[in-house]
Amino acid sequence: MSVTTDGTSAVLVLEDGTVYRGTAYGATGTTLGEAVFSTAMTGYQETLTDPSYARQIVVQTAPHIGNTGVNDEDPESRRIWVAGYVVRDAARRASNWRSARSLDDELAAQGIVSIKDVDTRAITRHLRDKGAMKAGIFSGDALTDARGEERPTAELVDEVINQPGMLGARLAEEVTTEEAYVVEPSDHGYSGEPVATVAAIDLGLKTMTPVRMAERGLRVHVLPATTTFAEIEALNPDGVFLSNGPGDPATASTQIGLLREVLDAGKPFFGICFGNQILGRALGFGTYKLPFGHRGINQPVMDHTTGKVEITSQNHGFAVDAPIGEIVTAPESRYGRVQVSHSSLNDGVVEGLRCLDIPAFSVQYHPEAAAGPHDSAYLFDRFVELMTRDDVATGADTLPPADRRPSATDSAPAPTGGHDQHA
Ligand SMILES: NC(=O)CC[C@H](N)C(=O)O
Repeated sequence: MSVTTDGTSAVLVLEDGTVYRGTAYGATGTTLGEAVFSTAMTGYQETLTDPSYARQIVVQTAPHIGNTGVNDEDPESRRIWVAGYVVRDAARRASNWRSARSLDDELAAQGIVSIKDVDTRAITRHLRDKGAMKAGIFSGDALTDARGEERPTAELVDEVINQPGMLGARLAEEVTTEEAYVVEPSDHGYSGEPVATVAAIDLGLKTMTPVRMAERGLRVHVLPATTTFAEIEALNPDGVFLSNGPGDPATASTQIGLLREVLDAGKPFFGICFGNQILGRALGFGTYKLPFGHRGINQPVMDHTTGKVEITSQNHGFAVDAPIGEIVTAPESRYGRVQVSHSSLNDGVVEGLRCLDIPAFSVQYHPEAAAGPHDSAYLFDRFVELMTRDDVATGADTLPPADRRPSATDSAPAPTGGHDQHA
């Protein structure tokens, strides 16, 4: 390995031994995580502060990062969660009327070890071909041993390999809010009495999600990841929501159990991302790890209930294993019929679920769109509709009538024994 010893060198090391040399950015030292890439062209502040990125080293395919600096309005949570940040060309100057400080300074202040001046296109192609993998960024003192000698690459690779992987990682409890709090409609431009109350379980919630609900008149109780069903019932909410969040959905047994209690009680339910995976597992489907996942704000999705395409904001490395297009009986058959309502137009991965016999639906992507296009905002309206319609308890098709395609349900085959390929 050839590095300069003036303190500006940094290396990105992948578990397969690939090494990319660049310049230290943000904090210096060592960081370990899963290397993933995001194709978002904008919204780096929202990416960095999305708790779903906990323990991940994010490679940004957009070549120029940091040009609008950092402001105090756009963070999607209380801190930066990415384990490390990889950019090609870091802006030398921040230029925006809202900018309060530079991204370099912010990464340093929050202790995020990062690297710049690397070929992010080459790294992305590598991760796309070989899959997301364990990685580390090393800079400053981390590049030399106690005698000031350069550390051999093999030693850095060993350190990378010896970290825990994302498969089996249980992280939601690490990022959730400690205290419950309420997001009020009146604080977000909605005048009048709240139309319904939501219990939103924070598994890594992004700020804009409850805001999008409050804008529609929903009073949102944001609750910690370990909230019990009895604690939810004490609030007497009209609906329950499970947020996005980091880690492997196979580890979310607490929340899967909680959601089953919610569904058994007939409470309307909406889930986003991790919440979609948890609904999938509660219904009895499996989940599996994608080779490199979907991350970015330009991900095309088909809504099979309307035939419309939407461009979505995504950040997921796992997916639900369920058959696309058919209406099947949930493997947990007490929940009745379920359909994959949305799928990815890039690779056919499940992007949404809707139950036909209980009031529950979810999507794998981010309709709060922070950052991202607003095509999917209708999903929050569906949630309002689901909680406020008169026949919610009857177990009728959970889609609002206007969105119903008669043929989708009327010609449905008789429920079969369900899906038999759980992961
Ligand atoms: N944004 C999310 O909720 C991600 C969910 C899950 N951690 C995944 O990677 O698939």
